[in-house]
Amino acid sequence: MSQVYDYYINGEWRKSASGDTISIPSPYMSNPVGVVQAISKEEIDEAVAGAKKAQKEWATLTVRERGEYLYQWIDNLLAAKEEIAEVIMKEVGKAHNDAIKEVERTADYIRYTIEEAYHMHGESMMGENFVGGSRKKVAIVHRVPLGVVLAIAPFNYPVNLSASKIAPALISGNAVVFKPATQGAISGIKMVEALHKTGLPKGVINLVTGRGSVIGDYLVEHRDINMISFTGGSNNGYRIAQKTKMIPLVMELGGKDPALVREDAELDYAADHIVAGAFSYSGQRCTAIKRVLVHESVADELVAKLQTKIEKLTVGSPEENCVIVPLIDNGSADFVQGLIDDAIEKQATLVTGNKREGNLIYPTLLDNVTPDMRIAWEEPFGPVLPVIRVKSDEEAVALANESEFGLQASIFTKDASKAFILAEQLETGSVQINGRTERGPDHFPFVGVKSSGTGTQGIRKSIESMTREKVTVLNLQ
Ligand SMILES: NC(=O)C1=CN([C@@H]2O[C@H](COP(=O)(O)OP(=O)(O)OC[C@H]3O[C@@H](n4cnc5c(N)ncnc54)[C@H](OP(=O)(O)O)[C@@H]3O)[C@@H](O)[C@H]2O)C=CC1
Ligand SMILES: O=C(O)[C@H](O)COP(=O)(O)O
Repeated sequence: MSQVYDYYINGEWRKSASGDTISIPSPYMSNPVGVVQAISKEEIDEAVAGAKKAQKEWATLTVRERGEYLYQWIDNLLAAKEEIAEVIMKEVGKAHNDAIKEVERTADYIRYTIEEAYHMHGESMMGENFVGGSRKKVAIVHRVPLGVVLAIAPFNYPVNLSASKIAPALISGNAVVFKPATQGAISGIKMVEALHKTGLPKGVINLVTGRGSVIGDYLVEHRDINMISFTGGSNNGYRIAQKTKMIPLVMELGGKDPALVREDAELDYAADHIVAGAFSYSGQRCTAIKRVLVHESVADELVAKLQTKIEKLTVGSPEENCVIVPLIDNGSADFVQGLIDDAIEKQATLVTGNKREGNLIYPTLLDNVTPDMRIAWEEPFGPVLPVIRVKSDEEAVALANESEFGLQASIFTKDASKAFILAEQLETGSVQINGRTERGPDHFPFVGVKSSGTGTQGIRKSIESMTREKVTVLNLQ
């Protein structure tokens, strides 16, 4: 019998009155990981109303009082590290060591968030600086919470990406309605259990479980939601943006991050970064390197190096800490296989891979990929890397920018000036010079443009996105 998990509202764990539940399969085990509640619209209303009410009181606490709860949350997370990591591993198929690192990274994230909030200050402005203004007018500007933040998280970092929305929301005086990915919900529940144990006031954090396709629209259109922080696929991001009205949105969506490899690049170094960037957690990272744009004069050499390194990647079970693990579900594996098949049909060169056992796809390298192939443009979220050969920097930049996505890009070169010039031209949130694409360190701004998102995350930026400026003007008599 699978363990049944409750949802969390107003400080209580509850079963849905509807009796509806969802069984959560594992990407690699035959038994389900557990069963979660499929909650109703009435229960969502109750969660949002509870959050709205609790937020008023929560916002009156000092930042240091709120910080004490969050410090306790860190202690509870670390005390339950093994248990939470095991759930992450079983639920989303993440290698055990990476699951442990995810919990530790989350603790570090929350700690930095608390400390950042302690050191954020407002400002005062004198009226005299503007034409005709006077020194007798003084503005005091500080930040206040937005109210109820809706945090919607994806499956691939079910604890870290959830906490990176919840912690900045809470420290700055918001209440939270948290909707985890269904595949990832039990990891989210474990994380909220650690928060519940801090004695956080009732209603400040609420966890609602249910399929996004069923309750998603109702949640995002809810009139008492004041801000949405969403991480997930671009289609869902666009849908949410169309449905919401006049509330701030931060969206971190899909990516097709290119690695530009110039003729002068240190190829061994570049290949190491590209392989780590493209294949960790089987490429199920928004920031994974998802295409290589390499100068044709060094392409043969780079592809040979990539092949050697890719063929050394461990493939198999998350319990054995393999790099290449089964994808989140069969549908995702079918999608990745479809991209590989399309490319091979259109004469891409299969360098290695294209082997499949159920939802386990072996790491696959495709060379001589051309713009008519789907893999040149679509995000696989799986372990397949296309190599596109280019004749010049200009061609690389043009191909990079032709993508609908704009999350990150890497440039590998020994010429720092050239790297800066190219970085300026790339239409992405971030550019990594001589490094793989990645979100961390987590206090750096994390930005997606075009179909990769809107708004900025990163600890200070996340706090800013969940607060607004409040201006009080003192008119001296
Ligand atoms: N840029 C970034 O920082 C990141 C981007 N991503 C992107 O996310 C995708 C993979 O993650 P995945 O979890 O599959 O993404 P999804 O978009 O499928 O799901 C993300 C979240 O949205 C929910 N959801 C689904 N439908 C709706 C809806 N109509 N309204 C509101 N919420 C909804 C999901 O719930 P449910 O699970 O119940 O369907 C889940 O909680 C990739 O495209 C990846 O690039 C992932 C991580 C980071
Ligand atoms: O969800 C993702 O893919 C992350 O936001 C990327 O994080 P990472 O670069 O630390 O893996």
